[in-house]
Amino acid sequence: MVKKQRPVNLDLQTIQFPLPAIASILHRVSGVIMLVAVGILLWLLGTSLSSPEGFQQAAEIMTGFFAKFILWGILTALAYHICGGIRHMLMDFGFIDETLIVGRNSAAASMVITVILSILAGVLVW
Ligand code: HEM
Repeated sequence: MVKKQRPVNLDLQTIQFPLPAIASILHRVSGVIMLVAVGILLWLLGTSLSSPEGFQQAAEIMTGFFAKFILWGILTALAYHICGGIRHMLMDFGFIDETLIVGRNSAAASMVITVILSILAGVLVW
């Protein structure tokens, strides 16, 4: 028999993602940011190693606010990706349970640790 009062909610603005879902999306986004970051950082390394002038140029680039902001963003993405990655691996190896409550708490923990590391990255960069 077909249940008549099935929950129907197609208003996407009222659908709330659970915290583990947000953590998962952010993990993928941070991975893609890092993929782009590898290119930027290798270019910067190549420039700095090309010649004494190249080193000077790279050092100069890194004095600008925009460049520092990009570097801070890369470090924040790296921090989140590592926290989320370790969380995933702990789950995969069975060290932490894959229940809703543990998933929610570990997602929250990885986000809090990322915020702390992001602040430290800001202190390091500026
Ligand atoms: C430059 C370095 C890295 C890049 C470019 C990178 C990139 C990515 C990307 C794009 C994904 C998403 C794959 C998907 O969702 O289909 C991913 C997933 C993953 N990364 Fe990384 N990653 C890097 C470093 C790391 C490190 C250092 C760790 C260890 C903590 C790590 C752990 C993981 C894990 C466990 C997953 C799978 C998560 C899942 O099952 O959904 N990654 N990575």
